[in-house]
Amino acid sequence: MTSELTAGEAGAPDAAPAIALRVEGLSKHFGGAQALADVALEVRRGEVLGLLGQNGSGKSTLIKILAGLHAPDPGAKLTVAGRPVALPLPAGEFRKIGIAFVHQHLGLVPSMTVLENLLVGEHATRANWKIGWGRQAERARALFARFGLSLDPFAPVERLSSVQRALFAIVRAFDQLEQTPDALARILILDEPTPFLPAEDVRKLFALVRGIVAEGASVIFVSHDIDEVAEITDRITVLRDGRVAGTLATRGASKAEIIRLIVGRAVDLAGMRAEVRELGPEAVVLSGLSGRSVADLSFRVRAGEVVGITGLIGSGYDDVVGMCFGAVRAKSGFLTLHGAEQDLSIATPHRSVGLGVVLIPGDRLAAGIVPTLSITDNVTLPVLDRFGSQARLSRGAMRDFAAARTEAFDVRPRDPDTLMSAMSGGNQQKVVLAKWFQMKPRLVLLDEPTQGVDIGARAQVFGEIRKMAGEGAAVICASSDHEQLAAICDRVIVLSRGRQVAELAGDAISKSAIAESCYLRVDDLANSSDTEAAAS
Ligand SMILES: Nc1ncnc2c1ncn2[C@@H]1O[C@H](COP(=O)(O)OP(=O)(O)OP(=O)(O)O)[C@@H](O)[C@H]1O
Repeated sequence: MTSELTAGEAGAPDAAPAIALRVEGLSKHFGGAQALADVALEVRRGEVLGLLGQNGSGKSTLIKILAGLHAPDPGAKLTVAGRPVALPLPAGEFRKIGIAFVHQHLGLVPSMTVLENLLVGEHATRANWKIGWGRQAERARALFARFGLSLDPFAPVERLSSVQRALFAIVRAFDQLEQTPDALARILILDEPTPFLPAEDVRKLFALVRGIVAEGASVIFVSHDIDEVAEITDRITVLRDGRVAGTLATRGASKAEIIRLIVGRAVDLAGMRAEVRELGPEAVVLSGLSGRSVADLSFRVRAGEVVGITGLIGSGYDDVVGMCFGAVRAKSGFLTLHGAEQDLSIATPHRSVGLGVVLIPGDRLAAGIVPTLSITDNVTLPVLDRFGSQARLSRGAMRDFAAARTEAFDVRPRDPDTLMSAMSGGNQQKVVLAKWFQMKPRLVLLDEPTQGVDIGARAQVFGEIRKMAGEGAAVICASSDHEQLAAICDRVIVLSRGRQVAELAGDAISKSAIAESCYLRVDDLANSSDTEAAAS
């Protein structure tokens, strides 16, 4: 490591030093808690560095220090392209240095257009702003075309699918780097912007990232997806409990080795596949669901069964659970749960909850967590009546209950008085799961349930999902994380262009079989049934 550090300083700044960014002695306390302890890492010019670590290991804290959102403890050193940069960074300084971010929540303003969002960074740095909208729209179109994105610059961001938003946010960050030509370096930090993107789009994104680093820029890629990290990064730095657990070259490192570095112990991935169980009677009948990109989808789910819904971006798989819950208006369709029929064109979340349906959305902020309240208040919110009347709630019992739930879901920190806003993203997601899984629902709708949840806790969440099914709930899980679907599902339904193109069950379910089925097209099915018809 020491010799690498010297190599970066050998070149004059103008000769494009080999080390784009280096931090040394970086520590950060929040009150008595140490989020980072003497962290040293470096990002080379023209490389993709993976930044990995369990929930709460300190990744976001490190990134927020680079964004000027947190001041580190005194004594930390930051060097960008060979030049020392004073810490803490003043607000907005990262732009001048040449760092651009895509955070977990993307930082887009949904009510504004794509073009307005693209220009927002430039608005912030220029005093007299006169926008030639026509010219800027042309520039935007050229930018999108370069990255293979078909986006209308004048479309409001709220009309984009969640995946389009993620891709747009990344392209916008690249653009910000290109729009600051006198910056010291060009460093793009991708902080889990695309959890579980379907393979097709991950490939596009990776091609884009590769193109950028080939031009001499650098990328820090934060992710919990080890396969993605193994594919896209050149080196990996792993944080554990706020310290650097190790840095290794990606090529030659095995998945097991990376996991061991992250978790501090081996995790048995092969053992994650769900065991085959006896299922209960038919619990759910979904018939003729249409709306958004979904066209006339029907399927049944038995009590105790976990059914996965997946497909590529735009296939409609991610619209299904929202419509089943009434959170997204369906054009038509009926959902019958244990004999009670709901017209999904007029369903509401309130009515669904009354029928025993819960929806756990991928976006934890939309999942009803209140950041300003504690773990206890968040976990007990849906079941407050168990702890007395509104006038006299038993705080002690609520706290004990929350403590047991946080233990079961390995939430860190364990203290149930911790405010949600002081927790890492992955730990917030564990609280969301702990909160909704206790409702004893009859139908559980999951939308990317382990988004942002680290590899160590995933197995626990999978276990909880199976346990709920074991208690008789029907579960529908929309996800593009094929490894997750293979681990928890009894059956996986694959959509293409809003229609079912494949159904895998039992032993036929595997990560690669699901991925392959996602490439089936409705037209392929039509052709094969034509062939079958001709043959018979
Ligand atoms: N504003 C804050 N106040 C108090 N503690 C905080 C604050 N922000 C982070 N922490 C604590 O610092 C530690 C590191 O959190 P951080 O968000 O950096 O983790 P992370 O590696 O990004 O996790 P995740 O993968 O879940 O996003 C955690 O223990 C967290 O509770």
